[in-house]
Amino acid sequence: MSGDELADALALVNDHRGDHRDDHRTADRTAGAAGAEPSGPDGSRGTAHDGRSHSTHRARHHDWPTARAVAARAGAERRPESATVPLAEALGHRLAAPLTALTDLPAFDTSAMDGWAVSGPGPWELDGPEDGRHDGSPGPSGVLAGHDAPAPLLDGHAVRIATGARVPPGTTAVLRSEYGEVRDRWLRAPRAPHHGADIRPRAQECRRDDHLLPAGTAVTPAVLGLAAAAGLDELPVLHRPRAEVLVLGDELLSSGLPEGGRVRDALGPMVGPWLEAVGAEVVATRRLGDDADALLAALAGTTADLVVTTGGTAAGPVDHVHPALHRLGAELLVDGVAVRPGHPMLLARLPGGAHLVGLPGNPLAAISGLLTLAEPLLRSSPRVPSRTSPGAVPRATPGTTPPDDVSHDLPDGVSGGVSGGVPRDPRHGAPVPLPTARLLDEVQGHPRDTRLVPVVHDGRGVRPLRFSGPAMLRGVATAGALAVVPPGGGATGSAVPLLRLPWV
Ligand SMILES: Nc1nc2c(c(=O)[nH]1)N[C@H]1C(S)=C(S)[C@@H](COP(=O)(O)OP(=O)(O)OC[C@H]3O[C@@H](n4cnc5c(N)ncnc54)[C@H](O)[C@@H]3O)O[C@H]1N2
Ligand code: MOO
Repeated sequence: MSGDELADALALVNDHRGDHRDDHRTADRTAGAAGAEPSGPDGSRGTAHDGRSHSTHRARHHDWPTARAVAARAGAERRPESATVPLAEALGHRLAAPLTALTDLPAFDTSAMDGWAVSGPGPWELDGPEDGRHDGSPGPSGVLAGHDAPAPLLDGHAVRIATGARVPPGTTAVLRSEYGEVRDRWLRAPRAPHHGADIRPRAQECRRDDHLLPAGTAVTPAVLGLAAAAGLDELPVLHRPRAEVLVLGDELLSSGLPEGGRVRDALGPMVGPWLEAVGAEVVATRRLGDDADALLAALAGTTADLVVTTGGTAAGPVDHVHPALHRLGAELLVDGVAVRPGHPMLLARLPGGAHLVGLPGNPLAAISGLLTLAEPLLRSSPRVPSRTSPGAVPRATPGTTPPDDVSHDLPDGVSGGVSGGVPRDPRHGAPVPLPTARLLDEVQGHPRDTRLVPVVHDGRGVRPLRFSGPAMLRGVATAGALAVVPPGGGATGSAVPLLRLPWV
């Protein structure tokens, strides 16, 4: 073990000594088994995980795959609203209807090159000025892009034309400027262009009313461009789930250096952008301190589809999330997950229908909660509206596949699976297989819980990173993925599933 690794290991051991107030803690914890406090023998606690009696809660402690599936199913229940918005506001949303061309593309026969529109075999007598420039004269002149209804071209004639200009009626081909020569108002070419050369015929790309993209397609900059080219000024889109982030903890500072026992808020700057990266529209990130009433009021009054809290999920005196959910009569769908770090994470349905993901306060534990609960919830949101609302439109054509369901290139040493490894089937919420990779170093496991371990791609596999304790972000900040290490651990060379980070 290198000096750095030893330091790392000590940090992890100390971390767990400092953080965990768990009576069952075992003495044999090592760096590899970091975060390894046992839960019940079957990974289930049966009651609210903190031992408080919340008899009206349906406490649900799940293993890691089940927790993801529950989150995905919850997301699939969402009934997204659609609205018709100007193109400039559509970026990042999903199409609520197929993108339908309002025009032929091109809308008219178009020159693909700068040169001359010619009619018949050459040589051709030139109409308009010899250099093709507009001289303001009333007679025939060159044809520029943007000109309407150019004069017809007679057989044996030619006229200067610019790329993108409408070809005059009677044109049989466009001769590129580098292929012809004009002398004494006659255009000659060593080789006559074939019929139709360098003319983009009307409707070459699409006809009016053609479906160019299916409903559910993510609106990217290229989609905006296509929509504009096809004549649209607005697009029907599904609203992304609206998310609100509530950062809990009186000990947090929003600027400057840690002092007086207080620490910098590492989650406020991180959670909102992370949610955006997996499909949410973050409407606010608010700091609430450790104020139980403020939390209750925020949850009761939220207009978001998803509330994400950070901290306050455990059993400490100021851990207010469970009591607030209890007082509101929220339904706990996931109440603790057999995963390290992050086991106190939770998922609830608020009485108004919004979901709440409670992320543990330790920063890497919060990332574990984002990947385990928030991402499956958001990614499984339906791609098409289930009911028609004003401005909304028909369902996706059956059998069409949103483009981002396509596997993309995987790094060396990573095989199989689907991009991001998140649930893709909104009807069933079933998680799709994750890509896998071989561990280049052994990872010690928890006896019963799954471990999520930041890794970096390294040649033929993935290498676990140092500085990956529950309170640390130094490792994950350089990671390409989190390896899913099953209970019992992963030997060198064994294949483990990967949770890819949304921006990798
Ligand atoms: N009796 C038990 N105590 C704890 C358990 C347990 O099972 N039984 N689990 C431990 C584990 S594991 C975690 S993770 C934490 C989760 O605690 P909370 O979600 O209640 O989070 P806090 O207590 O508010 O904070 C924990 C830790 O994280 C720091 N923190 C919180 N928010 C932020 C932030 N925005 N930026 C940076 N750091 C943050 C906070 O200062 C604490 O150090 O509970 C253990 N306890
Ligand atoms: O081990 Mo806790 O779950 O730090 O995250």
